[in-house]
Amino acid sequence: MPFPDRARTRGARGLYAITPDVADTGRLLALVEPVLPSTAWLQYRNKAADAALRREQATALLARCRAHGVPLIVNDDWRLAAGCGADGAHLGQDDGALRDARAALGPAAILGASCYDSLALARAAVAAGADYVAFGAFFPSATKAATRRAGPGLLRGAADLGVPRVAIGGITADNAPALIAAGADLVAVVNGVFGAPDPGAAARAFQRAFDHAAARRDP
Ligand SMILES: Cc1ncc(COP(=O)(O)OP(=O)(O)O)c(N)n1
Ligand SMILES: Cc1nc(C(=O)O)sc1CCOP(=O)(O)O
Ligand SMILES: [Mg+2]
Repeated sequence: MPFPDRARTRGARGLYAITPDVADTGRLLALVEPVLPSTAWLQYRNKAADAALRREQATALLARCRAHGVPLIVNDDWRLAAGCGADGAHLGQDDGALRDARAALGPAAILGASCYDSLALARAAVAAGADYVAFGAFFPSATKAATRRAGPGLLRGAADLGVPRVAIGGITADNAPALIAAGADLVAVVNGVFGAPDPGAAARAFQRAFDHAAARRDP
């Protein structure tokens, strides 16, 4: 298994926008476009599409992400990530082994792991080659009825893992500052961005939350 080259994730910070389930690819691209200037990463997540539509949408998003220099991470399916040339994959507990994804995608791919409310899962994920660890859900989510609840102490406890810590679940620009203060390097968001009347403005509000936190840290 190639050892992960974590150069691309070192210092990663900001919004990690995740796409909503949208069947029309043109509409999906129109939703995502205004968000791209203000997001650190984009995740393609569609739990309703069939394999052909997911391939079409991942490929179309990748072209827009490349134009903005934003890494595209594919949810659930490292084979799709490999097939369309995306920058990485995000795997939950039922989405296959990180080691298999790393072997297929190579050392430069960005591999993320869902760790829910568990520091032990996070340690195991890093040992298996994850480039970032995600904890959640921090708040009730309109997107997914998450059964496990994470608290800010988990973000503090993961400080020594040496990889970016991602927070997910019901995050808005209003509740993000507390998570950033607790150590979240990225906040992963579906509804707080794409459910907003103006997704571009919502993405900018997240960016401001990170800017304010940095200004408080290094005045
Ligand atoms: C950044 C990030 N964190 C967590 C998840 C959730 O992954 P998973 O538990 O596999 O659930 P689904 O997203 O597949 O419903 C994620 N996608 N992204
Ligand atoms: C996909 C997902 N995973 C979660 C976890 O806790 O692992 S919460 C979640 C939904 C995130 O969407 P929203 O920003 O709309 O709440
Ligand atoms: Mg999954």
